[in-house]
Amino acid sequence: MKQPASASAAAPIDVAVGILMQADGDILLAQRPPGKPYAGYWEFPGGKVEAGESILDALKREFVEELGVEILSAEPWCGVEHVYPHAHVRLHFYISRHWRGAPQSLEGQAFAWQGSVQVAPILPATIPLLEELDKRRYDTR
Ligand SMILES: Nc1nc2c([nH]c(=O)n2[C@@H]2O[C@H](COP(=O)(O)OP(=O)(O)OP(=O)(O)O)[C@@H](O)[C@H]2O)c(=O)[nH]1
Repeated sequence: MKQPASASAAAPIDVAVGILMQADGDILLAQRPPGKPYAGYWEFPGGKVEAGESILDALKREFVEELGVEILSAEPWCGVEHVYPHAHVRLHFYISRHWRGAPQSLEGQAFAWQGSVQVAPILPATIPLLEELDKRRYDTR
C-alpha cells in the first residue's frame, strides 16, 4: 500500500493517556524509554488504542502493562490532536483518582510523582495541559 507523504496526511492514531492524581494533587509522570520516538521525554503513562478496543479499556491495559496499576475509575478530561514528524496523534486524556497498586517500572522507565512539575523535557503536545492541570490539582472530588 502507498505510504502517506507525511504524518499530517495520515489518519490520526488514538492514544489513551492517564493522569493518576493523588489526594494531595500530586500527579504521576513517566519517562519514555530508549528506542521510542522522543526517548527521554516525560509524559503521562498511556499508549495507542488497539483495533476494536475502547479508549478506557486501552488506558486500563496500558497501566497494567507499563506500571502494574489497576485503574478502578477514570473520568475523560480533554482531547488534544498533534502532528509529530513520526505520527499524527489524537490524545484522549483521563484523570483517575482511584487505582489499585503502587506503580512499578515494568518497562524499565523512570517515573515520578510531581506537584508542580519539575521534570523536563515534557512531550510537546502535553506541555499546554500542565498549566490547566495545575488549576485542578486541589479539586477534592
Ligand atoms: N502516553 C503518552 N503519549 C503521548 C503523550 N503526549 C504525546 O504527545 N504522546 C504521543 O502519543 C503517542 C503514544 O504512543 P506510544 O508509542 O507511547 O504508544 P505505545 O506505548 O502503544 O507504543 P508501542 O508502539 O511501542 O506499543 C506517541 O506519539 C507520543 O509522542 C502523553 O502525555 N502520554
